[in-house]
Amino acid sequence: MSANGDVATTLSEEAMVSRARVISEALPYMQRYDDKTVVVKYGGHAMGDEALARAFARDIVLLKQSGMKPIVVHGGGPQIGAMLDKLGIKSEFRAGLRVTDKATVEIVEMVLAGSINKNIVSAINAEGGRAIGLCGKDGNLVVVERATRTMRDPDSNIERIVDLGFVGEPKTVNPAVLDMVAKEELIPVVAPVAPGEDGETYNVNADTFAGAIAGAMHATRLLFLTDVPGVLDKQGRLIKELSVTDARALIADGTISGGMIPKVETCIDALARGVEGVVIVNGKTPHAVLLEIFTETGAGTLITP
Ligand SMILES: Nc1ncnc2c1ncn2[C@@H]1O[C@H](COP(=O)(O)OP(=O)(O)O)[C@@H](O)[C@H]1O
Ligand SMILES: CC(=O)N[C@@H](CCC(=O)OP(=O)(O)O)C(=O)O
Repeated sequence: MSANGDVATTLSEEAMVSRARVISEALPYMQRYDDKTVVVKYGGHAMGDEALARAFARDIVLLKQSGMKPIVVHGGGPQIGAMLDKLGIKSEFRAGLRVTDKATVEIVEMVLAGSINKNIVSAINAEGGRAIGLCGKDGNLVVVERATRTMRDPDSNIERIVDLGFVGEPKTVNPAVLDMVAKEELIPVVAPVAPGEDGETYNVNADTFAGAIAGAMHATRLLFLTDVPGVLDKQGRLIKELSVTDARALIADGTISGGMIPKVETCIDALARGVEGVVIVNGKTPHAVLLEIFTETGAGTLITP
């Protein structure tokens, strides 16, 4: 064999050993999370191209195959916005939540519980998993109450109650539905649309929805997949670890704003309910879920009690 051939063989062996090492390094994490519930919140901004969606679906199937109980809760804010635009329906956010009238909630349900939910289910099934699409209405999985928020009027500086319309806040979660799904070895994919006790349909912020499910299911991990590397400081640098106290201060001084507010508030709430690890990561990084679950360093922002 030529000298070149020898080098190629050696390199190939090295590459194989390195590959085996990576696979082997996953063992402690497989053991740590065996039979544990991991809730993955898949944000609308993290739903990129087809290749990224396939990588996400593959990661979820791998978690399931490794003995974990993954629960996917998805959003779809940008996709709802695009559909409302197409239909000429104006949409406005207050305190990070979409003001939702009767016409809007119909579109929200169609986009979230319809197309997005079924696309994720299909993607997981295409990778060899068995996913089932649900929303809060199925088996009364999540029942909500009308959300209320107060905001300071910038002109008068007076706090006012904001009417958000059909926006819900989880009131009860029925773990029996998800337990049954897990018993059948199915992967639940849940859309944040839910009934109120008044029988109306409500639009729920997907982060809040994921947090309620993670709390009720005593999840070990809650991952938020979004379109930024994690929580960023005022200079736009990634904050790798953030305590609850610091997170509150960053919300108060405006460093954390918009859609990051419900995300961080949900993290704080989930920690208080006993969820062990809460992380915000960039879903635009292929295989972000695997990197977070199966490596020590992970990526993104870890929120600590
Ligand atoms: N301090 C911050 N660090 C990171 N992102 C922030 C911060 N403050 C506000 N944001 C905004 O929050 C967005 C993520 O929330 P959101 O748009 O609701 O995403 P998703 O659709 O993934 O739930 C980011 O794209 C960013 O624009
Ligand atoms: C009340 C409220 O704001 N609901 C959200 C639900 C979707 C969502 O939260 O999607 P992301 O996770 O992609 O942001 C909305 O209408 O946009």
